[in-house]
Amino acid sequence: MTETRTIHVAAASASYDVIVGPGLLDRAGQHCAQFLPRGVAAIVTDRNVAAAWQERVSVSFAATGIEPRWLILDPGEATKSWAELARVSDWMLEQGIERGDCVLALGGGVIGDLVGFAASIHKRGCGFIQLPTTLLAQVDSSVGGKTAINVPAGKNLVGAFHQPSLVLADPDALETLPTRELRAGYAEVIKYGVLGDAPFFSWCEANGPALMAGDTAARMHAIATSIEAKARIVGEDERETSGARALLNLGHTFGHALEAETGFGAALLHGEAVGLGMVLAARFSAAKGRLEEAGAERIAAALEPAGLSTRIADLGLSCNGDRLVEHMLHDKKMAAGVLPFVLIDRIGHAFLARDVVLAEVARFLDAELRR
Ligand SMILES: NC(=O)c1ccc[n+]([C@@H]2O[C@H](COP(=O)([O-])OP(=O)(O)OC[C@H]3O[C@@H](n4cnc5c(N)ncnc54)[C@H](O)[C@@H]3O)[C@@H](O)[C@H]2O)c1
Ligand SMILES: O=C(O)C(=O)C[C@@H](O)[C@H](O)[C@H](O)COP(=O)(O)O
Ligand SMILES: [Zn+2]
Repeated sequence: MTETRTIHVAAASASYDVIVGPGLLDRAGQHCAQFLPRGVAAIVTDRNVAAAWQERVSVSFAATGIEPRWLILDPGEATKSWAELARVSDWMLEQGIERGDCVLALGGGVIGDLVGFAASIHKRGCGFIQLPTTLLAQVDSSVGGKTAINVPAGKNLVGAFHQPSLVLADPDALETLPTRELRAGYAEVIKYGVLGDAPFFSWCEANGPALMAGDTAARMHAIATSIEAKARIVGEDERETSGARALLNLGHTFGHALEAETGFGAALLHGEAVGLGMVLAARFSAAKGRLEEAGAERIAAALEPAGLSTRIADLGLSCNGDRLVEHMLHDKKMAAGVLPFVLIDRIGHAFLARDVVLAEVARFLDAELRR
């Protein structure tokens, strides 16, 4: 049996464990019991996850004498909204969740971001536990405490930093995940290699196919390595103030603009947007003479076998570069009117560039839209 790995996250506001290992969802009751003093597990999930996992997770809580109660939401990015936040918040009040309790988020990044935000405002803050069921949530969104909803002005623009009390990442959950979602999550895995770990990038080039095919050891390695990297960065810069955490945003300034332009939905998943955005950040780095072109194309080549698109022309957008840059003006990294870009000077090293001229970005994007 593959061993369980525990990674400790020591953020300024809170510290907690991320436990990674197969079978964890079947033992969730055991691991969560100490965080549920009333003997009740208030679990929020979405319909797809409930269809695959509600019964097993219920059994696991019942076996430890904990009563599971469920709120089941619609799946998809549109659920990260004011309306669904109100629904979760009202339900948590109905359940009598106290400040010392935890609410549980069983699902992908959508459920994790939404429920984490609801926990951050429930009675001015209660605990929450992340039970991530997508690759993306296991390697990224369940850890680090960024919680948010989307609003018409843009992605994740209303939210809070609120750390979970525990994260259980069970690679078995990925067995029921649709292939397209697995691929999208893989973009955030490769991101860690590109931004700070060249050997891990090479490992992804060699082992990506095994990971995608379901090899548990490969999945464990990818999840644990990603979480270790994220834990290190969040430990150094929880609230994205020093510049260290902003590097985790590699590909997101371009990616969020593409998500906004495609309407935050199934047309372009977050992970797909990040894959495209990372290639754009790399090609822009090359255009500015900071990265060899071969480096940018190596990043694209690492994403393509996972079925991820690396050309924005494939999206068939009717907009121009200026329009995408307009979306970028809502980016939360903006400070004193300057939008820093996460660029790359070699695979394994990203940096923040504060001297990027937006007209230059728009021209670059015009060319990419025709590429
Ligand atoms: N907070 C952060 O640090 C952070 C980091 C990265 C991404 N995010 C956010 O995460 C969101 C994307 O998350 P996601 O990619 O996990 O998408 P998601 O939560 O929409 O889940 C993807 C789809 O897979 C289904 N699903 C989930 N787990 C399943 C399983 N085990 N079996 C069957 N179906 C399953 C869901 O119902 C959904 O349809 C975006 O909103 C993004 O902004 C946040
Ligand atoms: O944890 C972080 O920090 C990240 O940037 C991780 C990203 O993958 C994630 O998509 C995050 O939600 C983006 O943050 P935002 O601040 O740009 O909304
Ligand atoms: Zn992301």
